[in-house]
Amino acid sequence: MALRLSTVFGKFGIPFKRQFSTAVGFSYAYKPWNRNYPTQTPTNVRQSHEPSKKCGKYKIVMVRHGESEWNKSNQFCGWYDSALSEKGLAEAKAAAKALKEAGYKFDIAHTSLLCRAIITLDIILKEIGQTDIPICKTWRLNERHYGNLIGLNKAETAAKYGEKQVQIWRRSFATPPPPMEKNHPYYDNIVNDERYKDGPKKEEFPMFESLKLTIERTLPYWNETIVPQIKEGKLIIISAHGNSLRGIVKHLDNLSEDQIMALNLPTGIPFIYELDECMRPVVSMKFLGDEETVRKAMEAVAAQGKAK
Ligand SMILES: O=C(O)[C@@H](COP(=O)(O)O)OP(=O)(O)O
Repeated sequence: MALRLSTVFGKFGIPFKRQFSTAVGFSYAYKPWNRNYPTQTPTNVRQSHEPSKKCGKYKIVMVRHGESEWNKSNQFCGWYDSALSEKGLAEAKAAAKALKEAGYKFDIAHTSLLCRAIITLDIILKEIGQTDIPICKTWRLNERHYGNLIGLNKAETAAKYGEKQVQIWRRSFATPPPPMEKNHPYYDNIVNDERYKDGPKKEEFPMFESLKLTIERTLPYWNETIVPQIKEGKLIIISAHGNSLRGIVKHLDNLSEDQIMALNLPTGIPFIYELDECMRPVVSMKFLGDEETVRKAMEAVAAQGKAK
């Protein structure tokens, strides 16, 4: 059963107000903010984003990779190249099954330079029998760079620095994690990795990223590469990461900095956007998964930052 963003957020105590309906779905505006985070009422919701009366002209599918080994061990991962866990491999297969059953036939795939996203995509394309489509890989879809937090256990970090601080590091819009220092155990592993020889440029290679900074390097790729392909009528799948996809979702749904904080994307469950000709969502974040599974998976991601 498909699950919409409104339903998902509603389950987390972030109520939506239905604004209009179309033949294919609904568009929602968020009501004042969630109980977990002490923030002000957002003011910019959809003001520049009048709901389209048209049906979705275009579709795009996105998926956060299946569970990685470091998701499993609850470590901040960022640009570290963690492999998929057994569960992650199974999640990728389940994602493929759902896409196959829904009859998706993709023209182009986009993914990051990190194996957990690439392998998830490979499994999906293999299982749905579409390995012959072009696959574009870019660092711009990489996970946010978690700086010096990379490798730390999220629950232990919460016990040491407090859950509030970890929540700020994980979900605030503009506060970055501490920068990765040269003596960080994975500094060389990441900075001197051959896969980055064609970019980012030395001067733009991040040592940390907030969600804001992540969006600043992801959106140019969305606008300059993906949007033109969508407008050519290509059906695209993006396999990427919790935070690079949160950035795209924030952009598409015109979410405020406060609103995006509450979104925790589950691993391995594809979601669909239907867009009008101006790239405005007519249907937002429709998960190909049953509601209970999606809800629990989102809660589990949110809980990763709790001290044990
Ligand atoms: O870097 C990481 O640890 C996770 C996201 O972590 P949170 O922001 O949810 O803590 O990235 P992903 O598994 O999507 O590549």
